[in-house]
Amino acid sequence: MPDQPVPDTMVAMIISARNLTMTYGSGGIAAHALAGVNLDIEPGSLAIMGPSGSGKTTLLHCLAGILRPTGGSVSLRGQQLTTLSDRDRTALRRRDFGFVFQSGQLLAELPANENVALPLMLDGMNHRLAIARSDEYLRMIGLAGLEQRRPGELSGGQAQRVAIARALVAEPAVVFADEPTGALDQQTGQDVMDVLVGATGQAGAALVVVTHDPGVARHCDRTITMRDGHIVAEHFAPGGGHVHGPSTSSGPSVAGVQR
Ligand SMILES: Nc1ncnc2c1ncn2[C@@H]1O[C@H](COP(=O)(O)OP(=O)(O)OP(=O)(O)O)[C@@H](O)[C@H]1O
Repeated sequence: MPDQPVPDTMVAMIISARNLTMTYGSGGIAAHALAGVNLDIEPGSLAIMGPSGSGKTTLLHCLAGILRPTGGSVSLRGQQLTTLSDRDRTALRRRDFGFVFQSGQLLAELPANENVALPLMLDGMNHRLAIARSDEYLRMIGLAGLEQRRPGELSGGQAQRVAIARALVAEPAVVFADEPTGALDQQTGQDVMDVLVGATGQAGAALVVVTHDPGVARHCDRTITMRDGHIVAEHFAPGGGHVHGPSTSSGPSVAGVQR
């Protein structure tokens, strides 16, 4: 049940958060954004819902090592994130996590494939290989022919697909998405969620999505609801939702394209 301690022995657990607290400010202006959260992230997709100010983004940022919580612990496959130095946490984030935000995350002056290639090049891959791999991911995600377009020359939905390809290209363990469809119309948002859930599943990555939209949460295997810094409800999609096993190939094959 919500906020109850969960044994550390669960199979296939990727991230484990225990008694997570996050307080912004102090004294009379302290905001207790997280008030003791226990959560395990397993393969598959998780939606985090709840009213504005309930702590969704703070939870996502603590799970992803962007914020250091004021109390409790977060571990990735048994490795504590909360005690790592900022530098090591940044390295781990780059290696193990992908991110998709609402909008504005692509570099406007770079073509789509260079945007996708950035995480690979930051990791030391040479430009030619990184671009070849990025082109492959863009094709996989339905953007063949648009590799050279700059973000300003793409629709909102196409730009989000580029962001999804960039989040996945370095084969992360977890993709974190904060309101990934928030800037899109409903149909485009549904299409983007199909791609996001399908591509992360085929890549064998877990997906964590913060959303206000029940239509977005419906794409996920599991939904938790937050209120006042606590998890107050948990819901599993009927029939186990869209859980995908790890890919047996060396990469995902969305839209019929095999790596
Ligand atoms: N940098 C900050 N400094 C001070 N308080 C903050 C900060 N960030 C968030 N808060 C407070 O922490 C609480 C949780 O915020 P958070 O952004 O996690 O909520 P949320 O559920 O994601 O909200 P929304 O749906 O509006 O994005 C809120 O009371 C918010 O005002």
